[in-house]
Amino acid sequence: MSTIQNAIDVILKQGMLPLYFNSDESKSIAVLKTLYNAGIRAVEYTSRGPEALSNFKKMIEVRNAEMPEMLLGIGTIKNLAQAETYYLAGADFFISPGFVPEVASFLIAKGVLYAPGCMTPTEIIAAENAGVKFIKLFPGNILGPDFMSGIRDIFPDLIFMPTGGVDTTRQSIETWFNAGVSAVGMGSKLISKEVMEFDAYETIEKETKRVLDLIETIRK
Ligand SMILES: O=C[C@H](O)COP(=O)(O)O
Repeated sequence: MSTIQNAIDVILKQGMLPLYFNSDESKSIAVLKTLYNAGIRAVEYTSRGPEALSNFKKMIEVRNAEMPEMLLGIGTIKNLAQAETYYLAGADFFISPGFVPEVASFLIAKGVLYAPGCMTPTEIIAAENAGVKFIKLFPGNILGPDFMSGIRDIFPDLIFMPTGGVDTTRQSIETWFNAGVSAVGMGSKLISKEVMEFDAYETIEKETKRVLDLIETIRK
């Protein structure tokens, strides 16, 4: 399990957070290994199906055995029971589509990173007052970079990461970073259902490397 600061450092160093779910355990593990080979050291697996918990536990085992420095977080956490379950399963960080105060209290007390999804200044203020440091702007494509630049000065102490509909193009990523985000969350545009369906892992690896290089160039 990672400390809050370590999880923030690893996510910000890579400048992006890949996220995915697959009901199939072996595909879930194959994507994890592919991302690791591409240079990724923090991944969000999303809790979006009945198989999520058993897949996640197996992924933690594989991570411990083969890629110990990889942080494995859990996303789509919507209630305290889920947070407690994945805390026991060893998740390194937690992400929600919305702000869930009891999840924030539980995880902050445990010293684990919680990044709630927020869509309005009111939600961001509530999260900040609860002790949250890292905000997932969600859905990123609905809010857009202009929302980020509009609120950036109001929240100097918070870290922002848009997620949801975030494109992998240079123009999109550059616009987000220029607006003040510290990382971008990337799901289906990076790891599509089709690519997983056909086990096209080399496509994920190539795309992930391209995006990591792009972010490095943009931030120079
Ligand atoms: O919470 C995460 C988002 O649902 C991921 O969205 P995306 O697949 O459009 O990147």
